[in-house]
Amino acid sequence: MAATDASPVLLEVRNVTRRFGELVAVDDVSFTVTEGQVFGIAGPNGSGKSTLFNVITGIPFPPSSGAVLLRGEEIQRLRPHQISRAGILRTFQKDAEFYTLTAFENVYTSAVYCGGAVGADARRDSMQALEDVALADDRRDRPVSELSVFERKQLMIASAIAGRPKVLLLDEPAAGLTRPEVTQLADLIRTVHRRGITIVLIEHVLPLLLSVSEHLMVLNQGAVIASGTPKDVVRMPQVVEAYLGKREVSH
Ligand SMILES: Nc1ncnc2c1ncn2[C@@H]1O[C@H](COP(=O)(O)OP(=O)(O)OP(=O)(O)O)[C@@H](O)[C@H]1O
Repeated sequence: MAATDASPVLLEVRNVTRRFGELVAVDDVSFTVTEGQVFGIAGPNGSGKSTLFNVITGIPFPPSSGAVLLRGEEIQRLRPHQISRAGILRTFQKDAEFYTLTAFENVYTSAVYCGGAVGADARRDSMQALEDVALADDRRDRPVSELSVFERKQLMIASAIAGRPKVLLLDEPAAGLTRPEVTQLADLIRTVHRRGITIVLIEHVLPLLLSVSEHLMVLNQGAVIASGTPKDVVRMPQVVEAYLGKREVSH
């Protein structure tokens, strides 16, 4: 399900600012994500990308000012669990799984606590999510501590899907992966997208970001410096200078 110009707005970030003392980590950022879109976010280290996810999800803090709307309803005053139940789920740069639980138990926990499913429904959602990410059958009952780096990425995404998101925020999912694994991850993201889940993707691995995103926004020092189709955005002089270190991108 690809987004079209006529697709309704699912997520809106309106004039959002987040301060830490004197530092303005997110500076008056506004954008909209339409239903079915894969919306990419790029920017140099420290440009405010993860902080933006933090304030959208309320984990661990809300914006200092501005509004976040899901299907037109303001959510920035809701508690984090209410935001996830409303349909916004995220992944983290660092592993956030329960290490001593098995892969299945992790996904099941998400199906129950984020997706609101119970009993057989939670089990079915968990099995389906593990199928979607193609985690091998014989790995599903292994503790997370025994899984490879890529299997943990599969698990991270399976846990997110089992939480029944309307929009999934992926924070640098390619970190730590080899090139072939990045290609596998791109396929995985496309699979999630085909299931009707809108995706917002923060990523430093540009080939991945450019290959899956329909729209690309670039942050620098907390502010939006460019937004448009990935093809146009990577050629904008301010992006080349701020994000790519003054060199042309070839892709
Ligand atoms: N909890 C916090 N307290 C104080 N400063 C913070 C906090 N979280 C983030 N910052 C600061 O806000 C700025 C933006 O950080 P953020 O992690 O959002 O950047 P980023 O674009 O995600 O970086 P990276 O690509 O390295 O992950 C940085 O200067 C960071 O040090």
